[in-house]
Amino acid sequence: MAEAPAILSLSAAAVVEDVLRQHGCRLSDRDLASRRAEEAAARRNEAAGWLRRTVGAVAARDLPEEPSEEEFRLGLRNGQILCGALNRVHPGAVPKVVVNTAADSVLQADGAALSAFQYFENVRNFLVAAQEIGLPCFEASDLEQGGKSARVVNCVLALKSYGDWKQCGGTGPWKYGGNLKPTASGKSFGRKNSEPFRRSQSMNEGEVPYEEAGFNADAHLDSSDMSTSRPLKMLVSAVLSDKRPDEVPQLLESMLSKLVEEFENRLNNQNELVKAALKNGTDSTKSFSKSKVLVETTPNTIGRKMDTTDIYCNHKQTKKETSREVALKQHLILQQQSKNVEELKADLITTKAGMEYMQMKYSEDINLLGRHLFSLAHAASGYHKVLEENRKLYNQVQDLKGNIRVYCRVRPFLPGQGSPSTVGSIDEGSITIVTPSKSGKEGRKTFSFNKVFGPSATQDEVFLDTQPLIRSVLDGYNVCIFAYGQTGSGKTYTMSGPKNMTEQTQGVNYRALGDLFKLAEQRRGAFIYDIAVQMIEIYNEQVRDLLVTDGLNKRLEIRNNSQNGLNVPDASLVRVASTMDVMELMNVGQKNRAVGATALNDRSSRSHSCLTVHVQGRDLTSGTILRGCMHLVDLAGSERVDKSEVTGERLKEAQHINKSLSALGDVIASLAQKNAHVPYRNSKLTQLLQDSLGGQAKTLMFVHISPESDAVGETISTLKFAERVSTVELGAARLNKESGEVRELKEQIARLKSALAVKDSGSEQVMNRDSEAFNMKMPSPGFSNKRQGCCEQQ
Ligand SMILES: Nc1ncnc2c1ncn2[C@@H]1O[C@H](COP(=O)(O)OP(=O)(O)OP(=O)(O)O)[C@@H](O)[C@H]1O
Repeated sequence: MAEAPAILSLSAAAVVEDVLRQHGCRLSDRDLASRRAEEAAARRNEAAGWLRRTVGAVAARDLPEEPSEEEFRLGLRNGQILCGALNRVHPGAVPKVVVNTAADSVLQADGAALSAFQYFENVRNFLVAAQEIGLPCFEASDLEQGGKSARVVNCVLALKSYGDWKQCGGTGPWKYGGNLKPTASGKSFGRKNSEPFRRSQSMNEGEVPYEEAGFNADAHLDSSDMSTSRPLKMLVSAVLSDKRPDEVPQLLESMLSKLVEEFENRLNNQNELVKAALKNGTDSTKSFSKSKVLVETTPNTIGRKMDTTDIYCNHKQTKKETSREVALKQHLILQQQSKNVEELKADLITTKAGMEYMQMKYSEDINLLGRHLFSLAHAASGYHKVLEENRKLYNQVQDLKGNIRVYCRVRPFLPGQGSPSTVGSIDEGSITIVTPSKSGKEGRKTFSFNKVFGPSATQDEVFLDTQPLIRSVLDGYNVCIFAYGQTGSGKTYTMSGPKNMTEQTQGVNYRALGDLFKLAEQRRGAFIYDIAVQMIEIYNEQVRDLLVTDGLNKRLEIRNNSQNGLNVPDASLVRVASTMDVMELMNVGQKNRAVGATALNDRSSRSHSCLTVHVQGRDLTSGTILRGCMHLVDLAGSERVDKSEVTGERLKEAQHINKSLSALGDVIASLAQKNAHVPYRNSKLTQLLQDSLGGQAKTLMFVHISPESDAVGETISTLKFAERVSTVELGAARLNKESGEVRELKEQIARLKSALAVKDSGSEQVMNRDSEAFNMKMPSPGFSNKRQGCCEQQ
């Protein structure tokens, strides 16, 4: 598009020259005009000669051999010769020719008007047919006076050329001046009347080329100047040089209107060419190529033709190149997109395969995990069965060791106290007391217990036998631990510890609770435990709550078989989560406890205190609820009334104490002897502990004695009480009797342990959750020793 102005500029000069030629405006070379006239006459004669030869005389008239321009025009005016010649060359081209049989009315002034329509009919039909063939046309008015006969000559000569081409066989496209023969559709590529005739390539040998022939001899100048066309200004100057000043405006006006008309025509032609070329696609491209060949092979072709062809060529070429570029780009984009699509497809396939592999692996893993879980569940189920079995066996062993166990502990001499001691000798299960006789001869009395702890026994050693029973509490069994003995014999020391307590001197209470929480924590994966405590005091056969904080120490009722399983339902029940919690509560209880000074011990308790720990455990696997409780009882002093030198209220207290201790002895003795009737209701103490005495409950009694010789009477009486409730003799007899069962149980334990070891290998993780299970696989020395001790006792 940027080139358009240049093209138009070149065309403008050429068009001016054309117009000057067509309108007879002479250039400065006047000789040129006469030469042109000669050349035009020669061409006219040629046309007339060919018409004469082709058509002959028409209406008894014939064209002169060398007609003047006027004669030529008048001879062809009625169109009969033209139509006849055309029909000869191309039969049927003009189907209907109006024949004027009369004398040439053209020459008659009066008849001219009458025949004009007929002339027009013929001429028009000729022009239509000629245009269809592709001949250069002229205007009907060119046959009138003042018309351009040269254009008629051109048309006739073109018809002649066409006729020659047909005579030669009509092979190949007929063309003249770069124009193709019209297509079947009748569309013409020929120029309109403004297009000067160009010599056909099929021009006969010897014929004078059109350009050289004369009429447009100045076209040579045109063609040679096409690329270096003279400036428009020079042309105009040349035209106007010999004109008078008064003629110039009119001449210029005429020239300009002609120029405008010419430009319009050429633009129209060019538009038609472009449109046709676009519509005909391949054909037009071929046509273009041929046209180009023609141009190349006819270097003398008129410049304007080259102009048009080149413009068309450039335009087409540019368009073609642009199209090619666009097509190339589109092709590249398409290729890239195809490549991307292929890559995406490949990625998709890879991803799909990856997903399928992942799915397969996932499925395999799930199956594997499922199988593993199944085996773990199976192992866990077996493990729980084993645990259950173990629990039963464990407590059976505790039973065999005796549900009632009595231990004797000898307090060391206190600071300021001197020997001799009443304790003659101590071995593991017996103590011998030296008793003075009236005759001065020493007597010795031996008492047997489950174990005897001498003055040097540590708190840890004393607790050792108690420890296994803590596990029984968590397994749902009840346990009672008593501290029995005369005032000042060390009951509180054993149960709680000294005033200034250290970790080593902690008593049974703290150690038992410490173990309880530790075991509960170890079983967290299998059980959930709720632990709560009550602290009760029995003073003068009255039950009081030691955990009250409001100072109202009201009397409480003991109700066995209460709904919530508590024998003293109205007493404070405080939930605890650690040993520390319990210690704080015990301090509260200790402060609330009734303490009275006596001659024997300034800390002497005149009441029984009972710390009860309630344990409720839920088996997470089976949902089973296990309930157990542990009573830690610090009994009041057991000394005889007459020795305590008390009277009045103190005497009353002592009597209640003795009565309740006696009732406790009766109950334990009844249980030990497996009597049908157990007198629980004889005291508040035995009523309170009813659920934890007898049956599968375990009872531990620590009997304390003082070593001082002046307390030997109390010591003997205490030991006699203790021996009465001791089941050692009875237990030993029963153990002997049941030795066969014990052996069988031992074998069962061994079998279970080996079975458990096998399951352990498949369920290591589950087993490791519970350190008890670990203990079962690798029995602790304590447990092992106990079992061995038990067997040894057999
Ligand atoms: N095994 C022991 N080792 C060292 N000191 C002890 C031992 N047993 C008791 N004692 C000390 O003996 C004194 C009396 O002990 P404790 O108060 O425990 O007797 P008790 O029987 O509880 O008396 P009460 O019946 O009056 O409460 C305390 O000072 C205590 O520290």
